[in-house]
Amino acid sequence: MLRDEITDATAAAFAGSTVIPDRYVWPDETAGRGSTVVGDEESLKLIPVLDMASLLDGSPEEIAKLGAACRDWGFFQLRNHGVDETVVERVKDSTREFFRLPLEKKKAVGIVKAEDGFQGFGHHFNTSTGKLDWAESLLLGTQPMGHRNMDLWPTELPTFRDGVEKYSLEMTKLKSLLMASMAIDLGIKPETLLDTVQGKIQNIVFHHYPPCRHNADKVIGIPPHTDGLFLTIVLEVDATPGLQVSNGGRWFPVRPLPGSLTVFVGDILEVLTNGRYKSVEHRVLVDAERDRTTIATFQDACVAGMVKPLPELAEVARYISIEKHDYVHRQFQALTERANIVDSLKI
Ligand SMILES: O=C(O)CCC(=O)C(=O)O
Ligand SMILES: [Fe+2]
Repeated sequence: MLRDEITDATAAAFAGSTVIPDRYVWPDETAGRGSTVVGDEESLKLIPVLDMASLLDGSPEEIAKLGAACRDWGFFQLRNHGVDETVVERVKDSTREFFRLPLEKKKAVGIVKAEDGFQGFGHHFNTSTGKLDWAESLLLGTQPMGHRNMDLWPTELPTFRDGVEKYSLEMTKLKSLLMASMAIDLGIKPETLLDTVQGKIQNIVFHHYPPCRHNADKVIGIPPHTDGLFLTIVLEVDATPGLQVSNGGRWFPVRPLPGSLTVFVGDILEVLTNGRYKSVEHRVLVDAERDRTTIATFQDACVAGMVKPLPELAEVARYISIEKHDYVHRQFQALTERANIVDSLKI
């Protein structure tokens, strides 16, 4: 079982029991507690923040900043993102409403196995440690149409479906605009990069990390991981901190920046760019007092059915070429074993 259901006992623990069930208590090592956490002030000074309006203007300084963020961090915060504010507010409202539903209503759209993994409401991936994340999530395939399982799109809430549909289209647009700027930085034709995502899958995952009043330092929202697809764009529904990114062996707390989005380089983007861009390890800690709710949009990509460096960027290929199908298989394996898939592809 790669994903667990949210049970009544889980819901009771999330709701504030003083005793944390053992499956939610993570060893320090797998939770990444062994590494230094950088202070808020230093983190704020160093974490890259980009301006979408300047990228769209073609500002060479901003494009250089984007390149540096993708190379040195594999991550950035994005302000002036240009996504329709009404669409953002509506998808945030729908997400809050969904997680407020009684458990049995959420379980009506519970996890089901899909051709390429899982969709629906439940826990994150369950790894070989057997431990569970302190979070409930709803994973929906959103693009292309054939990837959707409409049985899992809640009908309980009148605006949910329309809100997610519109947000999904906005994310498709924004991803393409970001890729056009990345292509300039990489010195390749925009179409070369855009072709890799054409018709590929987009998933949207809604996460809710309940507060953990008594033992927030024993549980984990999401353990250290890199994102397995091409690019991830995260919208924070509230201003609760918790996200940390790894750089130089230290954890940098990412302060929520109202009105911004957070962008992660995924493993496939690292491979496609032949290692110029780096996928970033990150984790989510749980707050003792406040809920954290986020909406993560994942974009998939491949090069003519393969995960491999783009020929334009591979004078000397630093990663093996692998069929997309085999990549997905390896990725499940890596997730289960908590191994790093990108390392296993390096030549
Ligand atoms: O909720 C967040 O801030 C990050 C989510 C995330 O890392 C993921 O879904 O892979
Ligand atoms: Fe992630």
